[in-house]
This record gives sequence, C-alpha cells and structure tokens, in this order.
Amino acid sequence: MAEPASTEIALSIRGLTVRYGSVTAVHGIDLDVAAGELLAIVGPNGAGKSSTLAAVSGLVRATAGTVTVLGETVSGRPPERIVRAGVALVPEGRNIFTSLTVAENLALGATIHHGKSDTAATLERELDRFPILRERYTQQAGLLSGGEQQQLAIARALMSRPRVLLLDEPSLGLAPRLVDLVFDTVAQLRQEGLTIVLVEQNATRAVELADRTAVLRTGRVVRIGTAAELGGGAAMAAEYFGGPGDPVTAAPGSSS
Ligand SMILES: Nc1ncnc2c1ncn2[C@@H]1O[C@H](COP(=O)(O)OP(=O)(O)OP(=O)(O)O)[C@@H](O)[C@H]1O
Repeated sequence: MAEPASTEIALSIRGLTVRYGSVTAVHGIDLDVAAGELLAIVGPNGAGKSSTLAAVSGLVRATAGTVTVLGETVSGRPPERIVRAGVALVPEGRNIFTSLTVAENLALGATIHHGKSDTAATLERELDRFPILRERYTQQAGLLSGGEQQQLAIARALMSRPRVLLLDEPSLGLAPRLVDLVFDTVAQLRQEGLTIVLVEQNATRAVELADRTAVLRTGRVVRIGTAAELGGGAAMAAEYFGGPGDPVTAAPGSSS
C-alpha cells in the first residue's frame, strides 16, 4: 500500500466501520492523509465513500474505529467539536440554506470563533476566490445556479478555516465548464497547502489531480496509490468501473 509522501499525518483513520442497522457500509478501513496532501476517494455507487466522510466529520456515528486529526482523536465527538479540531465537510448535495442569503450562509460557516478581524479577513479571501459570491452577496442562496451553490458550499466550509477539507462529490450534476471550475478550485486549495479528501465520481480527473487515490469497493479500500501506481486515471477507471468513469456529458438536470 502506498504511504503518503510527507511524514506529518493530518488525518488518520484506523479500523473505521460504519453500520446502518444490518447494512455495513464501511468495513474497518485504514487511511492516512499527509499534511498538504490531496487524497481522492473513488469507487462505485454504494462503496461507502460518503459514509466515510460522514463518519470522519461526526455526522454519522462510527460503529468502530478511530479518527485522528493533527494528532487529536476526534472520533465520538459531536460534529461542531470536529469542526473546531479543523475538519470541514462540503456535503454531497451542498446543503445550502436556500431561504437564507449568501451572506447568511457564509456566516453560518464562521461559527467557530477566530476573532472578528480574522473572520472578516477570511470572508474577504473567500469572496476574492469566488467573485460571483461577492456579486450575489445579499441575494437569497436559492436563486443561485447549481454551480454557484457549489461555490457557496465550498466557501462556507472554508469560513471555518479548516486544516482538513472533505469534499463529497463536488462536481456532481454540474455542466463541464463548472466541473472545470470545481477542479481548479480544488487544485488552488491544495496549492495553498490545505489537506484535502476528495470523493469524486469523475474518477479519471480525480486520480490525475490527486497525490494519491484510494479505490473503495463494498466498504473496503481495494487499491491506493499515485496515478502512476494505479496505471493512470483512465486505465484505473476502466479497470474498476468498466469505462472511463467520467460522466463526460453532465447528468440530466445539470446546471449551467
Ligand atoms: N442512512 C442510511 N441508512 C441505511 N443505509 C445507508 C444509509 N446511508 C448509506 N447507506 C447504505 O450504505 C452503503 C454505502 O453508502 P454510501 O452513500 O456511503 O456510498 P457511496 O460510495 O458514497 O455511494 P454514492 O456514490 O452512491 O453516493 C450503501 O449500501 C447505502 O445504501
């Protein structure tokens, strides 16, 4: 199994198991993510990708296992304490509060107290990163397009100034131009030194962008490595998904 390149481990997952009644979604997985690393997690529907992220962020209680963030054990803690420890999740489906304004959604991401001036500086940084959010700052979030809502969801997560960012299918349902924007944003965040776990259905692109990729299948890590170790993004996607693994054309109902 490929080890992360750097020795400082930002996120360590040991023996993580998630059960929903009689369904075991995650079977005792181990994963280490080095500080500043971008780890992609890919795999077919139902492989346990979302359950893994939900358990790390405390939204779902793990049945067994330990999650450590920057040396601090966070498993078993409530979600807000895990945010405080430095973990932010951009959930699948974005979970934007559509009846609130863009400004109010962003303020909800800043509930971890870093001091007023720091919060203002973080807000400015994110509004610079996503200029459309500055333009739409006072508008109701429900009026934003799907791509704009995804930017809002990422910006909201970044308002807590996380050390580890978890992204669950951020490109899902977006038109190709907006998929590019999401991938560019992830690349930029990684350049800034953020530790990132990216769950993606766009397997080829995820493998090619990530430092390493873990392939999950029926709740188990069946492969992990760099793009080269996995034989390249397209080859890996073909082997594990029987095709390119990329919804080249956006799903029906995708937004522009
Ligand atoms: N709240 C829940 N209650 C019961 N079963 C669930 C629940 N959430 C997920 N599961 C089941 O757990 C398994 C793993 O689901 P999970 O959503 O983690 O997979 P995934 O890899 O993220 O899939 P997808 O790509 O479809 O989002 C599936 O069999 C799913 O049906």
